[in-house]
Amino acid sequence: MKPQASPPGVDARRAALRLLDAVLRRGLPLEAALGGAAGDLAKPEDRGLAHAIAAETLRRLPDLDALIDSATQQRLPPDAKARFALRIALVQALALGTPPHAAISTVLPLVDGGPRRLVHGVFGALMRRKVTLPASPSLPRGVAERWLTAWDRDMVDAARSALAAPPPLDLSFADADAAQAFAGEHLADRHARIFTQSRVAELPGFAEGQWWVQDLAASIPARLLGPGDGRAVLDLCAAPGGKTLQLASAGWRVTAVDSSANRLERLRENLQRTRLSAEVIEADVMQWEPSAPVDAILLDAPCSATGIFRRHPDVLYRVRPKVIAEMAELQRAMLARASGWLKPGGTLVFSTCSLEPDEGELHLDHAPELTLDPVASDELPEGIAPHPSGYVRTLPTMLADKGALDGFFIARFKR
Ligand SMILES: C[S@@+](CC[C@H](N)C(=O)[O-])C[C@H]1O[C@@H](n2cnc3c(N)ncnc32)[C@H](O)[C@@H]1O
Repeated sequence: MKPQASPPGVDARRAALRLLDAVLRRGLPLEAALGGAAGDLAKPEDRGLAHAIAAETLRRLPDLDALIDSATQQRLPPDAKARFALRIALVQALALGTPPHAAISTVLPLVDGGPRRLVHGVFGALMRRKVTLPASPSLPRGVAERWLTAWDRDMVDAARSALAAPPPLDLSFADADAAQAFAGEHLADRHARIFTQSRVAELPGFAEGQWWVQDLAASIPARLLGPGDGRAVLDLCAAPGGKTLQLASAGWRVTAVDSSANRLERLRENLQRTRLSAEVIEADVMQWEPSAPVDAILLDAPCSATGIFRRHPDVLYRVRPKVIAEMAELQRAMLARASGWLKPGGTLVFSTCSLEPDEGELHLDHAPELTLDPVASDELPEGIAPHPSGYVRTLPTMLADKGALDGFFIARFKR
């Protein structure tokens, strides 16, 4: 007998449920789970919908769960299928503009043979109560407490606001004139910020390789090395290559090293599309070493990635203190190893896309061979000031009225 096809729209919701399960129960990054959870969907728009539902659920999870708990007599366990189904139905009705009847009718088949009546009843009760989600999503309690300790209430509020709206798209350009000619807000040299839901590959200039997507904060580390004038730079942990492209277009002879073959494949595609060049080496920087000391190094170390929570809300749930401690240890080891590769007088820029001081500020006490080379205000995009000590810390409070920034720690050192 032929298997029965699901009613329209159900497969995308089923994939969204698998995605959430992969993130929340198995601790996988949302992007990494996409292939396994949504790879069998034939239409790209269904894959896009599954991803959008899962990502928005993660942005709104504490508030969705609070609503669910307010309408159930017995608290549903966090991993109950009914809770997952309700989160998916509610996020569509309350945040994604799906009409309630469509939101619930496409989700009920996910709990066929199970708690269908419960899901239907709770969803109906909440709709009759005309519930809404708060304008600023709540952060998971552990994250809010951690960031309140590390930063302050303003930062936590800004992080919540940053979750409420889709983040802007920042483009970095190889050519300053092409950037100026691009319609958008120009917050730095060779930069344009746009607000769009269009697919990146469909935007003007993409096919021609004029630009690549890179948050404005992520573009700061390479800016701090200035023009290359044909000098050599090691770009360590380089893939998928945002900083490699910046350095190559600023006149550096780049050697890009990364241990991930898949990510290096994307780096090579990016080089090809932008017609920029770099030597590409697949290697573990804890094993590899350059044949001679170098003038400049950019070390964009692997990290918890909590600084990019608005684009990757899964980090709010996957990243625990143990992960932060492990990443900080790896960063410390990488920084110590790479600093030994610098010529005396050479420059090393270290960065992480993390909002955890353990992966940023605390490293300043553990770089004995290096001296901080203070960053001046005029080296940074307008509206971003260096810390008085000379390093750069970006927070979601910065440029909040213009679409805000990802969270980065950036320090420039001299040997
Ligand atoms: C923050 S991402 C780099 C982003 C990149 N610099 C850019 O601008 O597009 C960190 C990178 O570190 C790489 N990585 C992690 N551990 C590594 C190791 N031991 N050796 C080399 N690369 C490593 C990962 O594959 C990942 O691509």
